Amino acid sequence: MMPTAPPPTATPLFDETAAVSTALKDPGPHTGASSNESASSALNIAAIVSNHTPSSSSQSSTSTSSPQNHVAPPIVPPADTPSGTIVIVFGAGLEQIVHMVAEVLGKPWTTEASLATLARATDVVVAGVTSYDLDRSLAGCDRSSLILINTHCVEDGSAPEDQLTESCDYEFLYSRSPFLRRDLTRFLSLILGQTRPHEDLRTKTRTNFISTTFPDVHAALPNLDILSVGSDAVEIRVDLLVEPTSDGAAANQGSVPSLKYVGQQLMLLRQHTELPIIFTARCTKENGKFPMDDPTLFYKYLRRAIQWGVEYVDVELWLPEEIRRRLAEVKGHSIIMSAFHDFSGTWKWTAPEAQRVFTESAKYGDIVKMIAMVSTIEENYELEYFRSTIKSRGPGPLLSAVNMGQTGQLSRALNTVFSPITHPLLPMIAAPGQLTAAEINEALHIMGQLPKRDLYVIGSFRATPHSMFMEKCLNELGLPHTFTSIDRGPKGSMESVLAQPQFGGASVNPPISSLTTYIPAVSDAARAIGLVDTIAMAAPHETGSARFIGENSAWKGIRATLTREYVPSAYRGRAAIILAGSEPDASAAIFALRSLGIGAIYTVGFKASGPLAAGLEPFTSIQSVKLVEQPFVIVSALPPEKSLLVQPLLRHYRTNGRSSPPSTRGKVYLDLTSGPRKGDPLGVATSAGWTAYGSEDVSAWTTVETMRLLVGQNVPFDFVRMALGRPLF
Ligand SMILES: O=C1C[C@@](O)(C(=O)O)C[C@@H](O)[C@@H]1O
Repeated sequence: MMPTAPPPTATPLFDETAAVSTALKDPGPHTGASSNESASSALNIAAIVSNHTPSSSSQSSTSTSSPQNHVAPPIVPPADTPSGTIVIVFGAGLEQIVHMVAEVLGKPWTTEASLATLARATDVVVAGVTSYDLDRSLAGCDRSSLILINTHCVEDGSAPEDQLTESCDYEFLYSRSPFLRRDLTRFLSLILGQTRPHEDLRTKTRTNFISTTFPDVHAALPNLDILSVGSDAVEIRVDLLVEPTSDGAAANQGSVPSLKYVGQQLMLLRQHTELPIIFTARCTKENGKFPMDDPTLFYKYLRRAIQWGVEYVDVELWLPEEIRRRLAEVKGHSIIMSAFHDFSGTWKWTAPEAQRVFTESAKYGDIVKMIAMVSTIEENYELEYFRSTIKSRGPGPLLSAVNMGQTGQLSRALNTVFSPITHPLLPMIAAPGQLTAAEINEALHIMGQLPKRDLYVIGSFRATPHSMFMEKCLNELGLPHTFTSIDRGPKGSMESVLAQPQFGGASVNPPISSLTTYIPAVSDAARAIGLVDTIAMAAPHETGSARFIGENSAWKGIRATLTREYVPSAYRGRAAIILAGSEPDASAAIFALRSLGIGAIYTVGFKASGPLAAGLEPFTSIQSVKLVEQPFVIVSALPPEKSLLVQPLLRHYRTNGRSSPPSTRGKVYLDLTSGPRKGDPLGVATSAGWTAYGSEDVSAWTTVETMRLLVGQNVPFDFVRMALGRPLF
């Protein structure tokens, strides 16, 4: 009998459990508030404060009620900020990178203090040291509390000295592009363990990765967004990269690309995708091009991939145990994917050898990948039986196992863990029998494993383009479902939609109260926020008998936006100001900020009374402004007709003002107002030096999350942003 695939369930953008726990935590004593310079007379707080009536903005429904009756679930303390000093090694004249690291981390920086002194300090700081001075600075120094990151600008075509890289823990390769800041944030978040993409992916019902086969990543860039629809990660096949010769003319086919070239290619790929990267150097015996005569070559490349902060590193099982063990010891926050391929055609899933391969792989692998060439359909059933024996072993690494060749394609549909996929726009398939995401979904549908569902976008007429976009994604993914856009009609109409036998989920905009009786279960986050914006199919173990669960995607969209150019801990203990016409308009932002461990939150324009109200401090007069020395974040969820009222605050707390020490300069402005607005808060924020984001960014991230919740598939942010009509940069 064919195993039954469970319905797709919620897959968060990041480690949701930790973030939700943090958001639900009681706010600690306020920090960052002290009396300071006099407030600007241009501030018109009174005008904002005077109106506490619920807004009509699209953030919330007028029928939404404050969730006073809700009790916040139990509190789990948030993860700690890394302690120690981050030492940034930089080249002559490139000190700017030290400042940027400090900004992204929200920490002060220095280039003066001796490393020996800093190593003893308790607070985290960023210390810049030139590569020339590194050896001298390290002399007599306790390395255990230092994280050494070599930075190297590759624009002049140069590569770092091997010895320098090896004396550091990590290495950040960069070029001064519009992507630099984002790429740096991603790198730092990963190596410091602040974002853990695998924590999300390991619990997802199905995961896919696209095996790119480009000789040069440049060729992939124009199509990367469309290529990665339906993928949870992107594999770079380092062995297939073809490095041009020094005269730039002919390519040196057949030889190993240099670390310099690989580093540049990886940097380019990472700048152009938000998806985690899988770094693979496949050997000649396993359908790759890396020579096998010197296993230390693999160590060198894979160790470097870890230093470059790659999320997943493919380590082949044939490599000597010493190499596999050493890689596992130095893997930091990278995940090791152990890989075994057999092309003989005689390998058997039923033989004791298969169990032995798994056991050996599990020694150092977080994921065990096993792949064999087969010639009969029965071998797919044997693989499914093998899979079930591994499941019955209990906790251990995840198994990703498929068969190669056309006969093996069935197993590619049935595998649920990191299924390798291809795409018609790739120059070639990476292995015989590879399928696309759409082909896998179509196969699952035909086998009765992915029944058609009716999905809805419920809201106002403005939701139509949204549902058209989602419909396009369904086509691209080969999913059988339909998306229909419907207006929220008179009372009782939602109930009848939900009662339809084929009802398979909905995106609800404006959101509805989490107390709504016809939604049988709600997530912790939706309950605390008081609003449901997505109705997803529930995993039975999560909700008992309930078929659906009310979720909130908006807070994840807000959090993803806030952490694109600042690591999560940059927000810890810092002050925030939120302006809104009503509490429901602000609650997702409050929750997102709390999930980041924000300090004091000052509110303007509303008074909170729901489960998130504890610790919020209303700005009641112009005097209040004097209380806040320097907010790290300002969020405006004001109704469009009042949107310009945030502008004086943005100007007052401009980032170059006397109240902003240069070492902690970075600040974020998030504008959640949608619809025709008054004034130009984003323009004002940008010219006053804020890192500013509009509601389009949040809504694109929210759409990513909605698609994951509704259909269990990943549609990358850049694709959503592009498809929803605005240029990305
Ligand atoms: O290990 C795998 C799986 C694969 O070999 C396949 O069979 O699809 C393709 C490779 O690129 C990848 O590294």
